[in-house]
Amino acid sequence: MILINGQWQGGGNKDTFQAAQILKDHLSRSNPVVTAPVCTNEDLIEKERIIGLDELTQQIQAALQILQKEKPTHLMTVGGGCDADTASLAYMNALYQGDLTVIWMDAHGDINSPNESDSHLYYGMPIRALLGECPPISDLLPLPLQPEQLILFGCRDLDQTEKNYISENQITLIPVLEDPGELEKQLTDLIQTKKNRHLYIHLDLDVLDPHEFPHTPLPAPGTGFSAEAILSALHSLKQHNDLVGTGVFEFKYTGSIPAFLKNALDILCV
Ligand SMILES: NC(=[NH2+])NCCC[C@H](N)C(=O)O
Repeated sequence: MILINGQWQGGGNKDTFQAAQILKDHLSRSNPVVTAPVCTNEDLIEKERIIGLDELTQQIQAALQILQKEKPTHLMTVGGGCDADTASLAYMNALYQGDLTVIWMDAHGDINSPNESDSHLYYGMPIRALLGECPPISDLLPLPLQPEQLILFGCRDLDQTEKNYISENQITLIPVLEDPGELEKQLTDLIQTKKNRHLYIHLDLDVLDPHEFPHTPLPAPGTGFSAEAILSALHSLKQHNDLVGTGVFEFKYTGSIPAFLKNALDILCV
């Protein structure tokens, strides 16, 4: 199943909402798609240290209801901001009863709690919500992830609070690597140590190098992965694992859909 989820409130601007509409048009030419309802009201109010909490809560509940009704065993979520698969990932984790490794490809950590976040924007918190530590959003989710299920991939712009949390909880992190052979080896070894039978890949487009792929609302400083390295990693991950869930987030439309993104969507369509 393909779920289009234009949730944008996490980043506080509608770039990613517009991108979801564009990607929906592109994908729905050759695939059936289901669209999650998204509020368009721009007056976002901060509650419990989360901007737009009311809208986010409504949308996450609505997306969960769709998934619990449709019961997909394989799911691609297309955002939207990088928090647009909160419901999807929680649903998949419950469906596979925690027997799921999650590779979170992102230049940012997305692992702040509401108290730690400087921005109070939910796009910096979705992993923490999935780990069960971002009330009241985590209270909506069926089964929390465990830190051991996670592989953070390509993070290069971490807040100090995120660095602390990652090291205290011994969360696995793969840095930006130049050598494709080394990358593939690290991924294979890490997935093996996790011992889970199913794989979920979350792709935030800002993991790419911003010189090569600037089409994202919050490009991170420093060198990111090349498009070639990401495509080859996605190919190999799909070939060697039971890939049940995927997601693509943080696209900013600047007049066309880049070839990289079309290719990534083809591979990640499970
Ligand atoms: N995937 C993203 N674009 N994440 C942005 C997070 C930025 C920052 N760390 C925050 O907590 O607000």
